Amino acid sequence: MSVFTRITRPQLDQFFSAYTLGEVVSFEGITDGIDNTNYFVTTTQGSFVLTLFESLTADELPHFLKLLAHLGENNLPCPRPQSDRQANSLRQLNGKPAAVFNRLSGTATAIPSILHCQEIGLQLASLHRCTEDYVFPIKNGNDLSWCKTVLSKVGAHLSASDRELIDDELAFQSENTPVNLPRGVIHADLFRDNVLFVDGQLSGLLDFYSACTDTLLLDVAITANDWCCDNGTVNAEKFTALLSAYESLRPLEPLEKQHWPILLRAAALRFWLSRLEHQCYPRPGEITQQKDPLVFRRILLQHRQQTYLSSNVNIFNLRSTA
Ligand SMILES: Nc1ncnc2c1ncn2[C@@H]1O[C@H](COP(=O)(O)OP(=O)(O)O)[C@@H](O)[C@H]1O
Ligand SMILES: N[C@@H](CCOP(=O)(O)O)C(=O)O
Repeated sequence: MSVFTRITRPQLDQFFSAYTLGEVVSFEGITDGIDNTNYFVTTTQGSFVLTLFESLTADELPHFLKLLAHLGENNLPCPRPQSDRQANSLRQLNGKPAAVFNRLSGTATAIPSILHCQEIGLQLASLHRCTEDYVFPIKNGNDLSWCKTVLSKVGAHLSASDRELIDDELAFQSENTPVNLPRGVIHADLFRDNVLFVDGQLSGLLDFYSACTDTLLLDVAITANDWCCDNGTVNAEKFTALLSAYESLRPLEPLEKQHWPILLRAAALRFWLSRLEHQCYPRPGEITQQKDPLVFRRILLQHRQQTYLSSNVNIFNLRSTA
């Protein structure tokens, strides 16, 4: 986050007394993240993360907590929801739904190497594979119709040429909506700041609160756009590394390979728009983070023009084509 909701030590002591996780020793607000309020909490028994959910409702949250528990059972390094004495993993604190998770070790990497890209490609494929038969009844809230709504909100703040560019991309995406591509549980926001590493080894996948059921390839595109672009410039070698690693566990179908350039554009558009929305309508918070929308404008333009195809390696360097 950002700390949107402040908590006091007496509130925390009382909250933790409902668990068997020891007594609170110290706590501090976490500055990273964008949606929820998070605190690191150290107790006499270990290190935890307390999350106060700022927008997901108490109806929606059990689906996410159940998904995290499922991923943990399948050995994915995700935060595990902790249960209170009554076996509840979701409680209330300061009027907000709240949950406690084990604290994962590691730090996020700001500038991923080829090896980091391979690691994340493998983990994303593992995530998609271990949820193959998992029913997750959450729709993608950031779909094409959401993109149109955001454009109507931010349009007045944009230059005429940017509005035209987004309109044109929206028209292209509407005409090329993927059908019959494999679907399943997608993380939908597997950016560098949601992944932890210890000595080059991936140690944590965080922030599953955008997860939904959608096209698996969209998840690959969202992930690759963040990990494989250096400050908005496509790094073709990194794209190839991530995709090859992903395909070593879940080979893409011919139809997915055809749609790859389209979904890279869809993913870039989605995050350009959400960053514009956060820029135009910042949320109140004690510590807030602004992410640069122009990075995704640059990525989208490169995918539209495929400028990187002139390099020796191209990001469509797939093993076979349809
Ligand atoms: N279980 C965890 N273990 C370690 N760090 C965590 C954990 N959960 C959250 N964090 C830290 O908190 C930050 C924000 O968490 P995140 O879930 O991304 O928040 P938001 O939903 O607000 O975007 C992360 O970048 C990470 O530094
Ligand atoms: N990873 C995103 C931030 C999360 O996006 P949201 O719109 O789902 O809150 C970014 O870097 O823009």
